[in-house]
Amino acid sequence: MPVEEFVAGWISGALGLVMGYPFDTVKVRLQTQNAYRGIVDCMVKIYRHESILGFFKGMSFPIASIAVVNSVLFGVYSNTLQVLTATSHQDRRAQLPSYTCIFLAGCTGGFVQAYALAPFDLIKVRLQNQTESRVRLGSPPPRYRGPVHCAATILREEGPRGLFRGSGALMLRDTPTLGLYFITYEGLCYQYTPTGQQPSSTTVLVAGGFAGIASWVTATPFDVVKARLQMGGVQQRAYAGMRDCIVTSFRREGLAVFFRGFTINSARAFPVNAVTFLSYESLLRMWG
Ligand SMILES: C[N+](C)(C)CCCC[C@H](N)C(=O)O
Repeated sequence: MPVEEFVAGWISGALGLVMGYPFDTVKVRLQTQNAYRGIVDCMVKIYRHESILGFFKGMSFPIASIAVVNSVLFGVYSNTLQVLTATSHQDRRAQLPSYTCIFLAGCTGGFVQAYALAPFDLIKVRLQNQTESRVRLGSPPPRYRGPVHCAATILREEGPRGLFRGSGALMLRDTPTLGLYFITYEGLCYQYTPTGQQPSSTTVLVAGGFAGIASWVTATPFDVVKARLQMGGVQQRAYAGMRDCIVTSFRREGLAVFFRGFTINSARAFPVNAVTFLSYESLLRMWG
């Protein structure tokens, strides 16, 4: 089993994560709170009340957990493809496997990573949603003091299953959209690379960026549902389940609610995934 794929997945994921984190915080706030008029308003308010640090709330944990999550995604994807097509990463450059195989391998990677990601993502969303200022003295202390305290509190108040709140929606968000992610990436690389050659850095950057956009654009409706279910444990109005969340959100806020965070998700997706794929490919090439 090629271990390099897991390691390259980890490092490239971490680089992409830092790059896109401020966008991510703004997105989570827009999806789950009604206090902001739009992207710019949200950014200005975060900056004024919480300083630049406000954009990086809850980041230490995702950085540590991306080790597991992105390496699971890339590792499972690549190894599944190897099982399906009996080709290695290098062979696949010469002869593109069928889109069905790429899609299936991407979906498998997405499915497995969704469950690895679920508890980390929940904690991230809870911390990002704390609007208390860290710099102003005398402001009320936030409910969660940090990721470990947050995990312990959730365990105590909501039980072990509480840590997997929203994981069904997360799985529905990630399984098909990561299939699409790898199809877009491999397809674009293949299209713009002369046969037998390795794709250039520019091709990898652009293909990775568009893969990110394609997958986030399609993932946004379930991303909203997932974030709302995850916040259910702290807000008084918890949803009875996924259906209830979809129906209630739709009745109260209309169809547009499922596209909250759409613009910011797409804007974040390009740089994050361009950097992720470029570092992934460079590492694999370096290790030959
Ligand atoms: C499937 N979905 C679009 C939800 C996630 C795609 C993950 C790719 C990358 N880690 C990123 O954060 O952009």
